[in-house]
Amino acid sequence: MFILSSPSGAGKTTIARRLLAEDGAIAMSVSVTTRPPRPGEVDGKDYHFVSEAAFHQMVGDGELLEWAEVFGNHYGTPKSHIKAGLKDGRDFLFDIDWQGTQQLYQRMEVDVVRVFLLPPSIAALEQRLRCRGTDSDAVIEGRMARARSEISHWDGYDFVVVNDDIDDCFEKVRTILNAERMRRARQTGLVDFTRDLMRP
Ligand SMILES: Nc1nc2c(ncn2[C@@H]2O[C@H](COP(=O)(O)OP(=O)(O)O)[C@@H](O)[C@H]2O)c(=O)[nH]1
Ligand SMILES: Nc1ncnc2c1ncn2[C@@H]1O[C@H](COP(=O)(O)OP(=O)(O)O)[C@@H](O)[C@H]1O
Repeated sequence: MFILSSPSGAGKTTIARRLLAEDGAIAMSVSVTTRPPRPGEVDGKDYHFVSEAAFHQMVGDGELLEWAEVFGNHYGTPKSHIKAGLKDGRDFLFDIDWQGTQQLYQRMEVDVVRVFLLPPSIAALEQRLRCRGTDSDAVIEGRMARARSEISHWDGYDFVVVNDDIDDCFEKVRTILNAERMRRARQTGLVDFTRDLMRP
């Protein structure tokens, strides 16, 4: 479970899309949210867009692995798809906030890798939110006001990467993913493989 978090606008979505395009072995964990879709967002691909009532029903039925309120909307990770995939040895990419990261880490500690992206400066963060062109001035002000408190959670992550140059940031994130895959504990089949190698 490979988690990417950052203050809004620091580049999670951009890095996540590129990782999914270039690494065939990782799949996106598609969250449910009560936030309305942005132009260009596709239901079932970017998020599952649901009503408040449907969201609370999922919470009540224990269908979410974690959930949190962010910017006045609810977000959560549906459990069934992820559990089945993990069982088959698949990797999942999560674009979730620090609250969800804490919950996933408490539940499945050794299966989780936590990466936090930072903007090179506060001015760059605001400029990126404005350039993205998806939010009103009021929404951008809200996201900027929250950015400082989100940044304060940097120390709850295993890795911190500053997203200054996008290509450089992407390579660093990809390096983390590949290195974590090589951890002995994550490589299934090593016992048999080494036994074969050592056979006289
Ligand atoms: N805990 C939790 N956070 C989520 C989930 N899905 C998205 N988020 C976070 O909610 C925040 C707002 O996401 P979004 O509205 O897409 O705006 P963004 O910040 O521009 O990506 C981001 O910090 C996401 O990482 C989820 O399933 N659980
Ligand atoms: N390293 C970068 N340099 C310049 N612009 C960037 C960089 N990374 C992302 N962006 C742009 O900043 C905006 C916010 O990025 P996005 O990936 O949507 O952030 P998040 O998902 O963290 O809210 C987008 O318009 C994106 O193209």
